[in-house]
Amino acid sequence: MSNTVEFAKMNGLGNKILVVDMRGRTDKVTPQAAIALNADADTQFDQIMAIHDPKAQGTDAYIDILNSDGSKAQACGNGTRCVVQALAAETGKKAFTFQTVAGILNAVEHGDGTISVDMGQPVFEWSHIPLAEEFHDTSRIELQIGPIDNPVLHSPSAMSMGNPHAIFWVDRDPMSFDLERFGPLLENHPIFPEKANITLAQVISDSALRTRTWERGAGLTLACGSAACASAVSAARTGRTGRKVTIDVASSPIRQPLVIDWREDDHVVMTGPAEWEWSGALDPSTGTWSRDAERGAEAR
Ligand SMILES: N[C@H](CCC[C@H](N)C(=O)O)C(=O)O
Repeated sequence: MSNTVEFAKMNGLGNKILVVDMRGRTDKVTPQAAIALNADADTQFDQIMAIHDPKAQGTDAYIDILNSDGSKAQACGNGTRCVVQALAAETGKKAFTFQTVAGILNAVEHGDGTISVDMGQPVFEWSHIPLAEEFHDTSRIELQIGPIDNPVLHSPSAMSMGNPHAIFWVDRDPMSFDLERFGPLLENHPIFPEKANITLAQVISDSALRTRTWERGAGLTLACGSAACASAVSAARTGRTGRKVTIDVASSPIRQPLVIDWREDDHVVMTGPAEWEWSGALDPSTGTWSRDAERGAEAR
C-alpha cells in the first residue's frame, strides 16, 4: 500500500477542511497525522473528512471525521459540502449518499454551485445529547457563566445534530463576546460528558440568525455547519423563529448565509457553498505532505 494519498485543502464558508481520499485502502488517517497537519500553518484545519470505500449498499462512500486535536466528530456540515464538491468534480454526479458513524446523509449539488446536505433529524432527549443530568426540557438547561447574579451567558438550548451542541441566546453581536475565554470552559463543562460545540446565537428576525461557534475539539473556527443547523432548530423549537432561516455566520470571511430548513418530516437541510483551495498528497499515518505543484520536490 502506497504511503501517500491525495487530499484537497478546501473550506466551507471559511471552515477549514482537508478532504482526504482513503478509497481503496483499509487504514485510517491517524490522530497523530491530524495533529501534525494542524500544527503546520499551510495545512492547519478544523476537520479532516476522510473518504473511505462504501460499507453499506446504496451509499457512495463512508466518511470518517477528525477534529484538529485528533478526536473524532460524528457530524460536520461544512465538511460534507466540501466532500460533495470534490466528488461531483471528479465524477460528474450531483447527488450522493454518505455513511458516517452518525448514520446516512444525503446531499446534492445545485446548478448554482451551492450544496444541500440533509443532516438528519435533531435529537432532544437529554441522555442522547448527551447531558450528564436528567433534564425534562432540554430547550433551556441550567448552565451559566460569569457572575452568579448577573451571568454573561446562561440557559442554553441543548440538542444533538449527530454531535452535541449548546446554543446560548444573546441579544447583541456574538462577535462582542469573549468566546475564546468562555468556549473552553463550556466545551468541557461536566454537564456535557462527551463535551459540546458551543454557539452564541442572536435572533435578527423570525427568519434570520447571526451565530458564532466554539467547536469541540477544534476551538474558534470561522464557521460551523452543524452548529448553524442546531441554532436554527433550537430557535424554531423555542418559538424564536420559523422553521426556515438564514444564518449569518458572524466569524466567516465569506459573506454568504447558510440556509437551514427544518422540514416538516423532521429532517434538517443545510444549503451553502464550498470552495477548493489547493491539492496535494499526504501520508495518513504521519501527516507528512506535499503540494501538487511541489510533487517531486522533497516531502516535508
Ligand atoms: N465544523 C463542523 C462541525 C464539527 C463538529 C466537531 N467540532 C465536533 O462535534 O466535535 C460543521 O461544519 O458541522
